Amino acid sequence: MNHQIKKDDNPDLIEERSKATFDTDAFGAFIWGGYNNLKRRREIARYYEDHKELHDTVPIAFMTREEKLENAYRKASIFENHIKKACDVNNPEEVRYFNWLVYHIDGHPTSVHSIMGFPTIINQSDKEQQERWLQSGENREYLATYAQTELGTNIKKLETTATYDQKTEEFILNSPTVTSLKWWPGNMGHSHNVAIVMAQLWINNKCYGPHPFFVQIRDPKTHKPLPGITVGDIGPKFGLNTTDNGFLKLDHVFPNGTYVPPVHDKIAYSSMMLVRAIITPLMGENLCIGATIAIRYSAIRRQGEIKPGDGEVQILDYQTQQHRLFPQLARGIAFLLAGRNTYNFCNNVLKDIKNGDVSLLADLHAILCGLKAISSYQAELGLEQCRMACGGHGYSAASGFPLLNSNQFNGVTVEGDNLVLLLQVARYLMKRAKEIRYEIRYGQQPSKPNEIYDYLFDDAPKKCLIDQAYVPNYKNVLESFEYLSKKLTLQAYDKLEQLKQRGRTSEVAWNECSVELCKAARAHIRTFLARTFINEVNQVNGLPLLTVLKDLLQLYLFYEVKECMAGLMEDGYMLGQQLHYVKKNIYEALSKIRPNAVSIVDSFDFTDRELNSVLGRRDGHVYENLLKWAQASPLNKHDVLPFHHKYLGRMMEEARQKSRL
Ligand SMILES: CC/C=C\C/C=C\C/C=C\C/C=C/C(=O)SCCNC(=O)CCNC(=O)[C@H](O)C(C)(C)COP(=O)(O)OP(=O)(O)OC[C@H]1O[C@@H](n2cnc3c(N)ncnc32)[C@H](O)[C@@H]1OP(=O)(O)O
Ligand SMILES: Cc1cc2nc3c(=O)[nH]c(=O)nc-3n(C[C@H](O)[C@H](O)[C@H](O)COP(=O)(O)OP(=O)(O)OC[C@H]3O[C@@H](n4cnc5c(N)ncnc54)[C@H](O)[C@@H]3O)c2cc1C
Repeated sequence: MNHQIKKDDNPDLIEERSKATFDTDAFGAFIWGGYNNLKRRREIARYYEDHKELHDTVPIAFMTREEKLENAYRKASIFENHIKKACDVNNPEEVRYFNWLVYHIDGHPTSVHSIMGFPTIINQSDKEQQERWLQSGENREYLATYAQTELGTNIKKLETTATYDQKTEEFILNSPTVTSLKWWPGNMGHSHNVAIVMAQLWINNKCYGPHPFFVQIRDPKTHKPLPGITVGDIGPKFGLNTTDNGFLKLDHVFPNGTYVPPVHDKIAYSSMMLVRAIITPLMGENLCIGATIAIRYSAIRRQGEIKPGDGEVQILDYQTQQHRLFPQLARGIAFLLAGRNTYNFCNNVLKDIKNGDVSLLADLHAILCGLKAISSYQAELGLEQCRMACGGHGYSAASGFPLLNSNQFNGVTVEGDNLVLLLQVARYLMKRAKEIRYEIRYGQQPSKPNEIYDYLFDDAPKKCLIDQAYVPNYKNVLESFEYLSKKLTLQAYDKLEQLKQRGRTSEVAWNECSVELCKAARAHIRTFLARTFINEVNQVNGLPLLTVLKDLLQLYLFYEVKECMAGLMEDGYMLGQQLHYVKKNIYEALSKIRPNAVSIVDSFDFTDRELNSVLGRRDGHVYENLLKWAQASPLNKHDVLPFHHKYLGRMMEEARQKSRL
C-alpha cells in the first residue's frame, strides 16, 4: 500500500502508486531505522512547514552569493530556538534532518563548528580545557572552524608551526611561507571567530608532528581579525556557496596552553574520521534524492511509443531509462545501510579511544576511508545519470540538479581525496596480505578476527558459482566479490614484494603498484557494501517488503558484479555463460522493480523541500509549476531589461538605420 496517494495528484502518479505491492511506510521504516524515526521525520518536517520564518524568501537559485549568505545567517540567528522545539537535540539524526530542511544542501553557515571544530574540542582537550570551552562552545558563544589544509602542502608535512616558548610558556603560531597559508577551512572566511589550527608542534627544537591548536582569529566583540591574523573568503566555488571557505595567515600569534600527549599519535586525525562517517550516508541520501526526482519525472513524462499505435509511453517504461536509474536507487540504499552501520561503529570506537583503547582504530580508519571514497564517487556518477535521465529539464535549476550535483562534486575531495583514501585502505590490506603470505604460514596468529576482513583468510571456492537459478543465490555473488578482493590484494602484495626484491625502495614500489592497490581497495569496499546489504535484508520480516528489497538487492549485487567482470573473468574464475546469467539477473530485476519504482521512492518520504525540484514534486504537477518557476525568475520582473536599449536595442536600431541608408 502506498500511503502517498492523493486524488488531485498527477493521474500517472496515482496509477503508479496504486500498483504498489508493499507498504511504503514499512519500507520507510526500514530505510530510516524504525517506525519511530519515520514518525519523527514527519513531525520535524511539519514543524519546518509551519514556521515560515525558517523558509527561503525566494528560491536559492535566484539569489546572489551575498543574498545566500545573508539568508543563511538570518535563519541561523533564529535556528537555535527552533531546533530545541523541533528536535531531540541529543539525537544526531534529528538534528541533521532539521538542518537539511532549513538549509538544504548548502548547509548551516556554522556547520563546520558543529561537525569539526567543536567535536575536536570535545574529543581532544583535557579536563581543564573542557571546563573552559565546552559549555561556551555548546552555546555557540564562539564558533570554531577546522583549519588543517594548506595552500600547497600535505598533512604530514604541514608547514604551519606552533613553537613552544619556554620563557613565556606560550605557543607561537606562524605561517612561514605562502604555501603554508591555511586554505579551504569552512566558515573561516567571515563567519567563525576561532580556528582549530593544525600545526607542527616544536618543543626544544624537536618536532612532534601535527597537533590541533585553539586560536582566536577574530575579536569576540567587533569580529575584526586580531593582530597577526589575515583572514578572508576564498571566492565562489562549484557549490556550498553559503559556506565561506577561507584563507588564514598567522603571523607569530600567541594562543597559550600546555602540551599533553594523546593516547595514540593519530588521535589528532579523529575529527576527520567523524566527518567521513557522516559522508557515506549523506552520499546515499543525495543519490536517493536524485533518483526520486528522476523516477517521478520519468513516470509523468510521456515520449515515443514502444508498441506502435498504443500511444506515447512513460519514459520509465524504456529499459534504458530503468538501467540508468534503478541501479542508483539500489546504490543509494546500499550507502545508507552501510553508512548507518559504520556511523555506529565509529561512535563506539571513539568511546573506546576516550577510555584508552585504540585496538579498533586502524580497522575503523580503513573502512571509513574506503566507504567515503566509493560512495562519493559513485554518488557523483549516479547523480549525473539522474540529471541526464531528465533530458533538457534536468539542466534547468528548476530540476534541483544544478545545486545538488555541483555540491556533490565536493564529496570526492573533502576529508581527503578519494584516491589518497583508497591508498589508506590498501595499506591496511597489505598488512593482512603479509599475515596471509608469511605470518600464518609460520604459525603466527592472524590479527584479531573481524567480520570486515575475515574472508581474506578463508579458502573460497576456486570457481564462480553464479548460476541461472530462478531465485538468485546471494552467497554465490558475495563469494565472487570476496574472491576478487582477495585475489587483487594478494596480487598487489606479491608485486610490491617482487619490486622490492628487485631493489626498489618501499615508497617507489608502492607508487608503481598504486593503481593495482586502489583496485584491491575498491574490491574490498564493494565486498563490505554487498555483505552489509545482504545482512540488512536478511533481518527483514514480512514478505511484501522483503520481496521488493530482494529485487533491489538482486539488482545491486549483479550490477556490481558486472562492473567487476574484467577482474572476475581474466583468470577464468567466471565464465562467459555466467556473465550471461549476471546480465539476465539485472534485466529481470529491472522489470520487477519497474511497477514499484514510484512507490519505492515515495517510501523515502522526502518532502518537496528536501527534493527542491519542480520535476520531482510529490504531486507530479510538473509542467504548470515549471511555468510558475520561470515566471518567478528575477529577469522576468521587467518586460524590458533596464539595460536593453543601452546595448542590444541600440545595436539593432543602428543596424536597422544602416540598412535603410
Ligand atoms: C556532498 C557533500 C559532501 C560532504 C559534505 C559534508 C561535510 C564536509 C564539508 C566540509 C568539511 C571538510 C573538511 C575537511 O576537508 S577537513 C580536512 C580533511 N583533510 C584530510 O582529510 C586530509 C587527508 N589526508 C589524511 O588524512 C592523511 O594525510 C592520510 C590519512 C591520507 C595519510 O596520513 P599520514 O600523512 O600520517 O601518512 P601515512 O604514513 O600514510 O599514515 C601513517 C599511519 O597512520 C594511519 N592513519 C592515518 N590516519 C589515521 C586515522 N584517522 N586513524 C587511524 N590511523 C590513521 C595510517 O593508516 C598509517 O598507519 P600504518 O599503516 O600503521 O603506518
Ligand atoms: C568544499 C571543501 C571544503 C573543505 N573544507 C575544509 C575544512 O573545513 N578544513 C580543512 O582543513 N580543509 C578543508 N578542505 C580541504 C580538503 O580537505 C582538501 O582539499 C582535500 O583533503 C584534498 O587535499 P588537496 O586539496 O591538498 O588535494 P591533493 O592531496 O593535492 O590532491 C590532488 C591530486 O593529487 C593526488 N595525490 C595527492 N597525494 C597523493 C599521494 N600520496 N598518492 C597518490 N596521489 C596523490 C590526488 O589523488 C589528487 O588527484 C575542503 C575542501 C573543499 C573542496
